[in-house]
Amino acid sequence: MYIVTAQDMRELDRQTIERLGIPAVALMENAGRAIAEEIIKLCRRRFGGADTSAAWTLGTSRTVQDGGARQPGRTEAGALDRSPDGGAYSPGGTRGDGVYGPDGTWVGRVYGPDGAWAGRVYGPDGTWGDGVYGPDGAWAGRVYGPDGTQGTGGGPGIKRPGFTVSGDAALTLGRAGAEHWLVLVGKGNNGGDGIAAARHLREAGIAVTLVYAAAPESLAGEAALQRDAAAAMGLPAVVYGRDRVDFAACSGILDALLGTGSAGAPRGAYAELIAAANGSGKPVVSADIPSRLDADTGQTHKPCIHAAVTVCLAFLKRGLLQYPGAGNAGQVVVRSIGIPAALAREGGGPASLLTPEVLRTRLQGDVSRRRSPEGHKGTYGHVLLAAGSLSMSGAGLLAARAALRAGCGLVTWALPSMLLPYVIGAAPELMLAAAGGENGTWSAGTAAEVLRLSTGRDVTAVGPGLGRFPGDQEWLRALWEGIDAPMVIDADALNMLADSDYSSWTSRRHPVILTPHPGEMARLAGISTAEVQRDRIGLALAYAREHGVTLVLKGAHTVVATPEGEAYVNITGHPGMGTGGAGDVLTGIIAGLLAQGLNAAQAAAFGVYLHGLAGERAARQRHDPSALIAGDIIEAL
Ligand SMILES: NC(=O)C1=CN([C@@H]2O[C@H](COP(=O)(O)OP(=O)(O)OC[C@H]3O[C@@H](n4cnc5c(N)ncnc54)[C@H](O)[C@@H]3O)[C@@H](O)[C@H]2O)[C@@H](O)CC1
Ligand SMILES: Nc1ncnc2c1ncn2[C@@H]1O[C@H](COP(=O)(O)OP(=O)(O)O)[C@@H](O)[C@H]1O
Ligand SMILES: [K+]
Repeated sequence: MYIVTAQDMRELDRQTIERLGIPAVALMENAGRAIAEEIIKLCRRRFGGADTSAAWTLGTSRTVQDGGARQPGRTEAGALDRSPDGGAYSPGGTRGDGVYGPDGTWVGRVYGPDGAWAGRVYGPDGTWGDGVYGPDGAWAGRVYGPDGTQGTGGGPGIKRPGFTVSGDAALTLGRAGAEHWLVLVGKGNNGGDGIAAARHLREAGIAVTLVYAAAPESLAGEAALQRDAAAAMGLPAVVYGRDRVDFAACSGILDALLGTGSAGAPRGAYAELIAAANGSGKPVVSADIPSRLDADTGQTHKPCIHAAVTVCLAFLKRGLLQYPGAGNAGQVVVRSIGIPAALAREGGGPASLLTPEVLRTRLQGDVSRRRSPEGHKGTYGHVLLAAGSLSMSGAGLLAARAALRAGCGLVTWALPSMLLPYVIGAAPELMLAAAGGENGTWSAGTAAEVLRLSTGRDVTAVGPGLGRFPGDQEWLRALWEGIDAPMVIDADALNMLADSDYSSWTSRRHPVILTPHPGEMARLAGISTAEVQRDRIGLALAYAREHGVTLVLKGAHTVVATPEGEAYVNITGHPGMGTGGAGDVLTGIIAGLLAQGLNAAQAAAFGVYLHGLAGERAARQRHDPSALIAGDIIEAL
């Protein structure tokens, strides 16, 4: 899934209209329809799936919200988690609101082991069976009767008729009469999207009122066309400031005030409408982005809409992934509006959301972690790790163990000789090498020994728990210039880099991966941590390109940027991973993957993805993310 800036979006929009000849209003129509469909889905969820025209597909979306590893509102393809409330479960455990027959039409409601109605459920052959089938006819899970036992259905012989007629289920809502949505309309194209959505909602039987932020006459182009169509349909409309707007009487609000064309703090009526919507207590669905979120950086102007759902149009906007904006967006749904992804690829390829598919296709990495039947420890690479000191030996141990768990064949951990007796046996799988002072600290003179140890090793990782020491910049320079293999640089080794003019060092033949957290990134870039967080994707891209490194900017939604100007944003993981040593584990994972032959971008991206996934799994095992410690992540790899 591509991630774009507002400027990218304008260019893609232009190309679709000019090169493909698709009229702008067609894109707006598609946008309006997609937004209306998502509002209808939201209404169904509010009914608890009891809407009779529900048209949900089993197991198509995942909301990570159970097992402690809570990620507010994140959904993605692929069913993994079991929903905590009753209902019909797919094999992956997500809950569907309905049951589908083999031809894809909705058949009935199914309830979980907590009792209640277990519905009519048909097998692919049309007989009433004991399972639940998805629209593609594949079995999707077992069905339980009111007593909690597995149902066997009505047995064979009850055939459903072979002839069915179905309608536009995605734009139908059985209990539409209970809904009244206010559509807040700005005067740009975002407002036009909102009006188009309002027409579809009205068609679904949902009452809508358009609330114009500016005089309707000020709308232009496609938005004006939408205004006229809505008026011709007799959609009720009020103008904010002139007419009364009753937020208390509505059941939901569509925010179509400001999109990617807006700038600065919301002005006048816009600010008042945003504040009123936020204060209404009603669910807000945002068209494209929450109004006055910066689409590129994720910065929020005051006030900024707090959405329950954001229906992002065409491609994911950068700002929806970066905090604080990501916290305003609620559940983000990206809907296609007819702009071909090929156009985005042509433009050099913007950033991507890090998914298994992107890892496989865009990064062309083997994410199977498969072992060759004839493989041996030599097949999977050897990591040299220079890490740990008297007060931070654990950092080295965590990184070393994580590299092994990531699947590399061998790990040699170089550390100050004084510590050797204490770490012997801590992880019997490791090889240990003395490369430091008797007092448990590193010294400039150890560079020669690390260089010697690196010979024949597939990757060298430096930094976790290293500490600072006199001459450390020259120490790192010697490794940078002398190690003939990829390097991962983390923690204090990043601070050494930050204090050096490393662009003047001899350039390396092999790649370097830097893994800073925002504080370390601030030192590297010579700016404040707040500035780093202001536009993480933009900064990571610029830094990686300028310095010719692969950069892993850690923190919520870690960004991986390559020297070639690609960026990947990860959404696995959770705030429970903000715990000492979690970053050391990541360094070990990335080094372990590099050793197995992944290139720098693949190892960094797959490492970050796996690290987050393991963090989620570990939190589930602990039943509480806040109880997570770094070692748990290693065990969950
Ligand atoms: N491919 C695309 O780019 C498509 C974009 N569409 C929609 O169009 C939106 C972008 O439309 P526009 O470029 O017209 O821009 P917007 O609709 O985001 O806003 C521009 C309007 O808001 C006003 N404005 C800007 N900043 C303001 C502020 N701080 N306070 C108050 N008013 C402000 C401007 O004067 C202008 O009239 C997207 O977010 C999306 O919703 C869709 O129509 C479909 C196609
Ligand atoms: N809110 C969060 N969501 C997802 N991942 C997080 C979050 N907070 C921290 N992490 C991850 O945990 C790790 C912490 O690394 P770091 O700050 O270097 O810790 P340490 O130096 O103690 O090892 C990083 O990989 C980071 O991305
Ligand atoms: K909006």
